[in-house]
Amino acid sequence: MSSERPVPTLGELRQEIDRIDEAMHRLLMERGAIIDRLISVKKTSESGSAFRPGREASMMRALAERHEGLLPLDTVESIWRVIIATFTYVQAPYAVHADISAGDAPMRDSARFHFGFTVPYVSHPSAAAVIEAVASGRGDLGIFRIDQGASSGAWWRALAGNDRPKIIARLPFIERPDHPAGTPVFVISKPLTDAAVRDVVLYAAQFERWHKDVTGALAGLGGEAVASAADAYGLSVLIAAPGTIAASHLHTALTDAGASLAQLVEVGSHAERFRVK
Ligand SMILES: C=C(O[C@@H]1C=C(C(=O)O)C=C[C@H]1O)C(=O)O
Repeated sequence: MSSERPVPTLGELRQEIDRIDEAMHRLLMERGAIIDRLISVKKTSESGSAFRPGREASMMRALAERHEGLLPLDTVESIWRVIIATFTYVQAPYAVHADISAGDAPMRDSARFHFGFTVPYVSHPSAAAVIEAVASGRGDLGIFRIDQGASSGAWWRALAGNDRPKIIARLPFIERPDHPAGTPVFVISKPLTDAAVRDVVLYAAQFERWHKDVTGALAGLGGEAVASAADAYGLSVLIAAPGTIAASHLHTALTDAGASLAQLVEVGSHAERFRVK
Protein backbone atom coordinates (compact mmCIF):
# COMPACT_ATOMS: atom_id res chain seq x y z
CA MET A 1 0.00 0.00 0.00
CA SER A 2 1.44 3.42 -0.95
CA SER A 3 1.44 6.23 1.64
CA GLU A 4 2.01 8.89 -1.04
CA ARG A 5 -0.75 11.39 -1.50
CA PRO A 6 -2.48 11.13 -4.86
CA VAL A 7 -1.45 13.79 -7.39
CA PRO A 8 -4.13 16.49 -7.27
CA THR A 9 -5.97 17.41 -10.43
CA LEU A 10 -5.74 20.87 -11.99
CA GLY A 11 -9.34 21.49 -10.94
CA GLU A 12 -8.56 20.65 -7.31
CA LEU A 13 -5.53 22.95 -7.24
CA ARG A 14 -7.61 25.76 -8.73
CA GLN A 15 -10.21 25.18 -6.02
CA GLU A 16 -7.45 25.68 -3.45
CA ILE A 17 -6.42 28.93 -5.17
CA ASP A 18 -10.05 30.13 -5.19
CA ARG A 19 -10.31 29.33 -1.48
CA ILE A 20 -7.16 31.31 -0.71
CA ASP A 21 -8.19 34.25 -2.92
CA GLU A 22 -11.56 34.46 -1.23
CA ALA A 23 -9.96 34.26 2.23
CA MET A 24 -7.47 37.03 1.31
CA HIS A 25 -10.25 39.21 -0.05
CA ARG A 26 -12.40 38.65 3.06
CA LEU A 27 -9.39 39.47 5.28
CA LEU A 28 -8.82 42.72 3.37
CA MET A 29 -12.48 43.66 3.84
CA GLU A 30 -12.12 42.82 7.54
CA ARG A 31 -9.00 45.03 7.65
CA GLY A 32 -11.17 47.80 6.18
CA ALA A 33 -13.72 47.36 8.98
CA ILE A 34 -10.94 47.73 11.57
CA ILE A 35 -9.64 50.87 9.85
CA ASP A 36 -13.20 52.21 10.05
CA ARG A 37 -13.10 51.75 13.84
CA LEU A 38 -9.54 53.11 14.04
CA ILE A 39 -10.62 56.41 12.43
CA SER A 40 -12.62 57.40 15.51
CA VAL A 41 -9.97 56.19 17.97
CA LYS A 42 -6.91 57.71 16.27
CA LYS A 43 -6.21 61.37 16.80
CA THR A 44 -5.39 62.54 13.30
CA SER A 45 -3.09 65.51 13.83
CA GLU A 46 -3.87 69.09 12.95
CA SER A 47 -2.38 68.50 9.51
CA GLY A 48 -5.28 66.17 8.71
CA SER A 49 -2.78 63.48 7.73
CA ALA A 50 -3.38 59.90 8.84
CA PHE A 51 0.10 58.88 7.60
CA ARG A 52 2.19 57.37 10.43
CA PRO A 53 5.63 56.84 8.89
CA GLY A 54 7.19 55.12 11.91
CA ARG A 55 4.44 52.52 12.06
CA GLU A 56 4.65 51.98 8.30
CA ALA A 57 8.44 51.59 8.37
CA SER A 58 8.23 48.94 11.11
CA MET A 59 5.43 47.09 9.28
CA MET A 60 7.48 47.02 6.08
CA ARG A 61 10.52 45.82 7.98
CA ALA A 62 8.53 42.98 9.58
CA LEU A 63 7.17 42.04 6.15
CA ALA A 64 10.66 41.83 4.64
CA GLU A 65 11.96 39.79 7.58
CA ARG A 66 9.04 37.36 7.45
CA HIS A 67 9.01 36.87 3.70
CA GLU A 68 10.07 33.62 2.06
CA GLY A 69 9.04 31.42 -0.85
CA LEU A 70 8.30 31.82 -4.53
CA LEU A 71 6.73 35.28 -4.58
CA PRO A 72 9.35 38.04 -5.15
CA LEU A 73 9.82 40.53 -2.30
CA ASP A 74 9.19 43.30 -4.88
CA THR A 75 5.65 42.01 -5.32
CA VAL A 76 4.89 41.55 -1.64
CA GLU A 77 6.29 44.98 -0.87
CA SER A 78 4.25 46.68 -3.61
CA ILE A 79 1.05 44.89 -2.52
CA TRP A 80 1.49 46.05 1.08
CA ARG A 81 2.46 49.55 0.07
CA VAL A 82 -0.82 49.80 -1.86
CA ILE A 83 -2.80 48.31 1.04
CA ILE A 84 -1.28 50.63 3.65
CA ALA A 85 -1.28 53.80 1.50
CA THR A 86 -4.88 53.23 0.43
CA PHE A 87 -6.09 52.52 3.96
CA THR A 88 -4.34 55.76 4.98
CA TYR A 89 -6.18 57.52 2.13
CA VAL A 90 -9.58 56.23 3.23
CA GLN A 91 -8.95 57.65 6.72
CA ALA A 92 -8.12 61.12 5.35
CA PRO A 93 -7.86 61.70 1.57
CA TYR A 94 -4.56 63.11 0.32
CA ALA A 95 -2.65 63.64 -2.92
CA VAL A 96 1.04 63.01 -3.60
CA HIS A 97 2.75 66.04 -5.16
CA ALA A 98 5.98 65.27 -7.00
CA ASP A 99 8.88 67.47 -8.03
CA ILE A 100 9.57 66.28 -11.59
CA SER A 101 12.35 68.77 -12.37
CA ALA A 102 14.70 65.77 -12.85
CA GLY A 103 12.14 63.78 -14.90
CA ASP A 104 8.63 62.45 -14.40
CA ALA A 105 9.14 58.70 -14.91
CA PRO A 106 11.08 57.83 -11.72
CA MET A 107 8.79 60.00 -9.60
CA ARG A 108 5.65 58.49 -11.07
CA ASP A 109 7.05 54.97 -10.58
CA SER A 110 7.92 55.81 -7.02
CA ALA A 111 4.52 57.38 -6.25
CA ARG A 112 2.59 54.49 -7.82
CA PHE A 113 4.72 51.85 -6.10
CA HIS A 114 4.55 53.45 -2.66
CA PHE A 115 1.05 54.97 -2.75
CA GLY A 116 -0.85 53.01 -5.44
CA PHE A 117 -3.27 54.35 -8.03
CA THR A 118 -6.18 55.41 -5.81
CA VAL A 119 -4.11 58.17 -4.24
CA PRO A 120 -3.90 61.05 -6.79
CA TYR A 121 -0.47 61.86 -8.25
CA VAL A 122 0.13 65.54 -9.07
CA SER A 123 3.33 66.57 -10.84
CA HIS A 124 4.99 69.99 -10.41
CA PRO A 125 7.87 71.60 -12.32
CA SER A 126 9.80 72.62 -9.21
CA ALA A 127 10.49 71.74 -5.60
CA ALA A 128 9.14 75.13 -4.53
CA ALA A 129 5.77 74.37 -6.18
CA VAL A 130 5.56 71.01 -4.37
CA ILE A 131 6.32 72.61 -1.01
CA GLU A 132 3.66 75.28 -1.56
CA ALA A 133 1.09 72.65 -2.63
CA VAL A 134 1.76 70.68 0.58
CA ALA A 135 1.78 73.84 2.73
CA SER A 136 -1.61 74.92 1.40
CA GLY A 137 -3.25 71.48 1.21
CA ARG A 138 -4.86 69.63 4.10
CA GLY A 139 -3.01 66.33 4.56
CA ASP A 140 -1.15 66.11 1.24
CA LEU A 141 2.31 64.65 0.78
CA GLY A 142 5.20 65.84 -1.39
CA ILE A 143 8.05 63.75 -2.81
CA PHE A 144 11.57 64.78 -3.85
CA ARG A 145 14.36 62.82 -5.42
CA ILE A 146 17.33 62.71 -3.08
CA ASP A 147 19.84 61.87 -5.82
CA GLN A 148 19.01 64.59 -8.34
CA GLY A 149 22.01 66.76 -7.50
CA ALA A 150 21.58 70.51 -7.36
CA SER A 151 18.97 70.85 -10.14
CA SER A 152 16.20 71.69 -7.65
CA GLY A 153 18.37 74.03 -5.60
CA ALA A 154 18.39 73.98 -1.81
CA TRP A 155 14.68 73.06 -1.60
CA TRP A 156 15.02 71.92 2.03
CA ARG A 157 15.61 75.53 3.11
CA ALA A 158 11.92 76.19 2.45
CA LEU A 159 11.07 73.65 5.20
CA ALA A 160 12.70 75.72 7.97
CA GLY A 161 10.19 77.27 10.40
CA ASN A 162 7.61 75.88 12.82
CA ASP A 163 4.59 75.79 10.53
CA ARG A 164 6.42 74.83 7.34
CA PRO A 165 6.13 71.29 5.91
CA LYS A 166 8.72 68.81 7.15
CA ILE A 167 10.43 65.67 5.87
CA ILE A 168 8.59 62.73 7.45
CA ALA A 169 9.88 59.65 5.60
CA ARG A 170 12.56 58.32 3.32
CA LEU A 171 11.47 55.81 0.67
CA PRO A 172 11.77 53.00 -0.18
CA PHE A 173 11.33 51.68 3.35
CA ILE A 174 13.00 48.41 2.30
CA GLU A 175 16.25 49.43 0.57
CA ARG A 176 18.04 46.98 -1.68
CA PRO A 177 19.94 46.79 -4.95
CA ASP A 178 17.67 46.48 -8.02
CA HIS A 179 14.59 47.74 -6.21
CA PRO A 180 11.92 48.16 -8.93
CA ALA A 181 11.07 51.67 -7.67
CA GLY A 182 14.30 52.31 -5.82
CA THR A 183 14.77 56.03 -6.54
CA PRO A 184 15.51 57.40 -3.07
CA VAL A 185 12.90 60.01 -2.16
CA PHE A 186 12.06 62.16 0.80
CA VAL A 187 8.41 62.55 1.71
CA ILE A 188 7.19 65.84 3.17
CA SER A 189 3.93 66.76 4.88
CA LYS A 190 2.70 69.42 7.25
CA PRO A 191 4.41 68.84 10.61
CA LEU A 192 3.23 65.57 12.20
CA THR A 193 4.47 66.72 15.64
CA ASP A 194 3.91 63.77 18.04
CA ALA A 195 3.30 61.33 15.18
CA ALA A 196 6.75 61.94 13.64
CA VAL A 197 9.45 59.27 13.98
CA ARG A 198 12.87 60.63 14.93
CA ASP A 199 15.40 57.83 14.41
CA VAL A 200 17.16 60.09 11.88
CA VAL A 201 16.83 63.89 12.11
CA LEU A 202 17.40 66.18 9.13
CA TYR A 203 18.91 69.65 9.27
CA ALA A 204 19.35 72.47 6.79
CA ALA A 205 22.89 73.67 7.44
CA GLN A 206 24.06 76.95 5.99
CA PHE A 207 27.82 77.18 5.51
CA GLU A 208 29.68 80.23 4.28
CA ARG A 209 31.73 77.78 2.26
CA TRP A 210 32.44 74.06 2.27
CA HIS A 211 35.10 72.78 4.68
CA LYS A 212 36.88 69.53 3.94
CA ASP A 213 36.55 68.21 7.51
CA VAL A 214 32.76 68.46 7.64
CA THR A 215 32.30 64.99 6.12
CA GLY A 216 34.56 63.43 8.76
CA ALA A 217 32.89 65.34 11.60
CA LEU A 218 29.47 64.12 10.44
CA ALA A 219 30.67 60.54 10.00
CA GLY A 220 32.06 60.64 13.54
CA LEU A 221 28.53 61.24 14.80
CA GLY A 222 26.94 58.64 12.51
CA GLY A 223 25.60 61.36 10.22
CA GLU A 224 26.07 62.37 6.59
CA ALA A 225 25.56 65.18 4.10
CA VAL A 226 22.60 63.96 2.03
CA ALA A 227 22.41 66.78 -0.52
CA SER A 228 23.91 70.20 -1.08
CA ALA A 229 23.35 73.24 -3.24
CA ALA A 230 25.04 76.60 -3.52
CA ASP A 231 22.80 79.61 -3.06
CA ALA A 232 23.12 83.35 -2.57
CA TYR A 233 24.15 82.83 1.07
CA GLY A 234 26.89 80.25 0.49
CA LEU A 235 26.37 76.51 0.58
CA SER A 236 23.22 74.87 1.93
CA VAL A 237 23.66 71.26 3.01
CA LEU A 238 20.93 68.81 3.98
CA ILE A 239 22.37 66.84 6.89
CA ALA A 240 21.06 63.55 8.30
CA ALA A 241 22.09 62.70 11.87
CA PRO A 242 20.97 60.10 14.42
CA GLY A 243 18.03 61.35 16.52
CA THR A 244 20.07 60.63 19.66
CA ILE A 245 22.49 63.47 18.79
CA ALA A 246 21.37 66.87 20.13
CA ALA A 247 21.35 69.76 17.61
CA SER A 248 23.74 71.67 19.88
CA HIS A 249 26.17 68.74 19.82
CA LEU A 250 26.02 68.62 16.02
CA HIS A 251 26.59 72.37 15.85
CA THR A 252 29.64 72.14 18.09
CA ALA A 253 31.11 69.20 16.17
CA LEU A 254 30.82 71.10 12.87
CA THR A 255 32.32 74.33 14.15
CA ASP A 256 35.06 72.44 16.01
CA ALA A 257 35.94 70.82 12.68
CA GLY A 258 36.56 74.33 11.34
CA ALA A 259 33.32 74.92 9.42
CA SER A 260 31.87 78.43 9.23
CA LEU A 261 28.32 77.47 10.06
CA ALA A 262 25.85 80.34 9.74
CA GLN A 263 22.68 78.36 10.52
CA LEU A 264 21.56 74.88 11.54
CA VAL A 265 17.78 74.32 11.44
CA GLU A 266 15.80 71.12 11.80
CA VAL A 267 13.73 70.32 8.69
CA GLY A 268 12.29 66.90 9.52
CA SER A 269 13.02 63.36 10.56
CA HIS A 270 12.43 59.77 9.48
CA ALA A 271 12.61 56.13 10.56
CA GLU A 272 15.84 54.20 10.74
CA ARG A 273 16.87 53.01 7.29
CA PHE A 274 16.50 49.32 6.59
CA ARG A 275 18.39 47.41 3.92
CA VAL A 276 18.11 43.84 2.63
CA LYS A 277 20.47 42.12 0.15
C1 LIG B 1 -3.91 52.25 10.25
C2 LIG B 1 -3.18 53.33 10.52
O1 LIG B 1 -3.04 54.44 9.67
C3 LIG B 1 -2.17 54.41 8.54
C4 LIG B 1 -2.38 53.16 7.79
C5 LIG B 1 -1.70 52.02 8.15
C6 LIG B 1 -2.19 50.68 7.73
O2 LIG B 1 -3.06 50.59 6.85
O3 LIG B 1 -1.74 49.67 8.32
C7 LIG B 1 -0.54 52.15 8.96
C8 LIG B 1 -0.09 53.34 9.39
C9 LIG B 1 -0.76 54.62 9.04
O4 LIG B 1 0.03 55.32 8.09
C10 LIG B 1 -2.46 53.44 11.82
O5 LIG B 1 -2.10 54.55 12.22
O6 LIG B 1 -2.26 52.39 12.47
